[in-house]
Amino acid sequence: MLGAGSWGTTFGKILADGGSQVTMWARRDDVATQIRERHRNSEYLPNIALPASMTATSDLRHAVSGADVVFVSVPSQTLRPLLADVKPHLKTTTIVVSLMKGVEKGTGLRMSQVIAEALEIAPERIAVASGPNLAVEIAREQPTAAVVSSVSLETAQKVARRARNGYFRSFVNTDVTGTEFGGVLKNLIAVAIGIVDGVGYGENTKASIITRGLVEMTDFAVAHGAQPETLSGLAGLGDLIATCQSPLSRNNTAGRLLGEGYSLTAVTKQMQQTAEGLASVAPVLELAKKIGVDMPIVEQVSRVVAGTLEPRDIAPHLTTDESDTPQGERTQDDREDDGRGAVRGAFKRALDQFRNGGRRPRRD
Ligand SMILES: NC(=O)C1=CN([C@@H]2O[C@H](COP(=O)(O)OP(=O)(O)OC[C@H]3O[C@@H](n4cnc5c(N)ncnc54)[C@H](O)[C@@H]3O)[C@@H](O)[C@H]2O)C=CC1
Ligand SMILES: O=C(CO)COP(=O)(O)O
Repeated sequence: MLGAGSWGTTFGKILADGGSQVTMWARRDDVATQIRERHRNSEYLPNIALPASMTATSDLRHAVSGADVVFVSVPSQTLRPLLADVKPHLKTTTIVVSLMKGVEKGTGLRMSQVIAEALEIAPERIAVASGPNLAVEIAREQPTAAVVSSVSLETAQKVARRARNGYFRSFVNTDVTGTEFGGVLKNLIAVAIGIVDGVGYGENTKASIITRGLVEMTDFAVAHGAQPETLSGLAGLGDLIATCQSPLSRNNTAGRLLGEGYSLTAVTKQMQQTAEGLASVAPVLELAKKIGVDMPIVEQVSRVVAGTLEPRDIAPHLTTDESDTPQGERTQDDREDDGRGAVRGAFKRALDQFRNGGRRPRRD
């Protein structure tokens, strides 16, 4: 496991509790030593006892060489340089799994794409895992589910078999784009929810933003080739609910601080852990512009982050018609395709099934 922060350590526990031999890689030697010798990571997971079978090192080569599966959980913007150091030590058959929920600034690439590019490995050796997975709750062994996705169903199943135990269930799918974008985009909606919380607006405002946020997420992901069902599954709606309603969410927390009037610089200083949404907002908007998808909520978040929109103006703007003609409550896909989006979706699903040897992938 590369990355011994809050999610990396928790996922390491999931795997170890599922019977795998887990070696954590931590950047800092003191963190590795604490995990190895005291079975604790007190900075990220206070009061959590880690499995005795779990070991740790700060030596990247030792962590990676010989591993059948390498899981990665570091801040998205640090992935590429880390992989450059990993590459020489990887076996030719190793599967690499992204647990991250960001896109790369500058390229707009999803984490699985960065992995494919930086390690020069085939997509069949790459998987991603995503879902409503607030680390601290899972570390306390509260029951949770997730989705493991790979273009190869066999790879997804191999990983999902390892990532399961009495409190964690992994489903599988082959929609990597939808699974990854679900995780990236819900972070941005969670920042919006945090902002309206910070301002002091109530449940109606938040429910409106969550619902319309899901439409934005679905339009964006489907325009990039995702299946709409993925966005209404664990990696989309499921994670959206968890992140938007939990004070444990760092994206939600960052948004709340912005809503309370702190500047981005002050918020970044206060955050002890990674809030991916803050870094993803610009590349997501660039991708949206390129593909012609409207994302009014994400747009507003970006303006609050940039300090060009008062936080209290976010919700009225989002919930009020800008044009004279009231819009129908439907997705952009419907508007553009006049119903043909559904046909395209059915065709894509049939193609997917064909690719899976006639089997319909098990879905969450
Ligand atoms: N914490 C959570 O509940 C969940 C987090 N995630 C995702 O997991 C990813 C990692 O997040 P967390 O573990 O929560 O963050 P974190 O802030 O708790 O930990 C990040 C880890 O990455 C390490 N790191 C920082 N910069 C690095 C660099 N340049 N090179 C190598 N390692 C570096 C840190 O030392 C730390 O161990 C993010 O993409 C996040 O969206 C996904 C699901 C749940
Ligand atoms: O992805 C997460 C829950 O599924 C964690 O959300 P935060 O990164 O906002 O804490």
